[in-house]
Amino acid sequence: MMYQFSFRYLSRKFTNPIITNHGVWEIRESIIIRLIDAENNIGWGEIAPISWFGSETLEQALDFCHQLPETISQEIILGISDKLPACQFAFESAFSGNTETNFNLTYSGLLSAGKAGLNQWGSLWEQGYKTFKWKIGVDDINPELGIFDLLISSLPTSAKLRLDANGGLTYQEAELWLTKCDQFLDKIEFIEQPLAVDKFTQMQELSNLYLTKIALDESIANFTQLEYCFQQGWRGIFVIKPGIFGSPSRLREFCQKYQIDVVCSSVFETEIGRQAALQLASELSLNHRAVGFGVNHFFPPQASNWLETLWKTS
Ligand SMILES: O=C(O)CCC(=O)C1=CC=C[C@@H](O)[C@@H]1C(=O)O
Ligand SMILES: [Mg+2]
Repeated sequence: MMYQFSFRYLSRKFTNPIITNHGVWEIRESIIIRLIDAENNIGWGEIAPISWFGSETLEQALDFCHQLPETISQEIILGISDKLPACQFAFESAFSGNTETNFNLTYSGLLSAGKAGLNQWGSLWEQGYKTFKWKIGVDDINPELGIFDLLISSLPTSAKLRLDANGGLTYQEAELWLTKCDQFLDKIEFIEQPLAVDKFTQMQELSNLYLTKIALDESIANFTQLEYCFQQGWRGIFVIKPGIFGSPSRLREFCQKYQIDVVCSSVFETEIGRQAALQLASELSLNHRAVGFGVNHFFPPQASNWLETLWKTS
């Protein structure tokens, strides 16, 4: 099978910067790819790297696209290096042929870090969100614990709250957060990546010392890391970002074989990457956990003909 290949660079400014322990993220850059098969069917894919999570950089993805010929084979697509997981995802999902739009999923709403999150959950609740994620490890722990007390006491009884530290806590801080969360097990779903990627053993230790569940995210950003953590015995929650993870078919096969507890998470992609990721999420979310794809207006509204306009640019 041969495909006509073309691609475009896309840059979008967040409405509000995404602030995490990794820093302040203001611009979402990605690459939209178009594949046209011999019957003139068009497949769209999105390469949306997050290099600080361990995926390729945008520059590496652009270099890869630039060196491809205008006509590429299925073999080229299936042979994309594991060092280019966001490219693997985009090219393989471009022709997954999914047209589904109404996935049987529930969604988690991402709250801004700090006290801003206190004023955001209400409107999301009215939109039907029951699960929220709030970033910690951004400010000092004492102010954040104080805001947490206000947030957890204001959330309705049936609400679920996830805390995401992006690896920014010390072991002692993680113990303080887990001790706090163990007092609210009815509302706290999990703490995501409390420690840095190189602290896997300590996170395993914490998962045995506290009742609050721990989820890995940065630790399992791609297939190689997922296999390692699973082989090392991780049986907690796995936050998977399909957009930077790598081959969707390899991920699907692994999850079906080992029945791991998966939460799928956005990489702040456009509708192209989102569609492909949600298709995969609908097949993977065995525990039916809310997916981290709440449409919380991270970007200004896109024009309905944005893709057509993008392709008119050179
Ligand atoms: O998972 C979600 O609920 C939304 C996506 C999300 O939180 C993230 C996406 C990409 C990078 C990070 O800022 C953050 C995360 O760490 O999970
Ligand atoms: Mg995370």
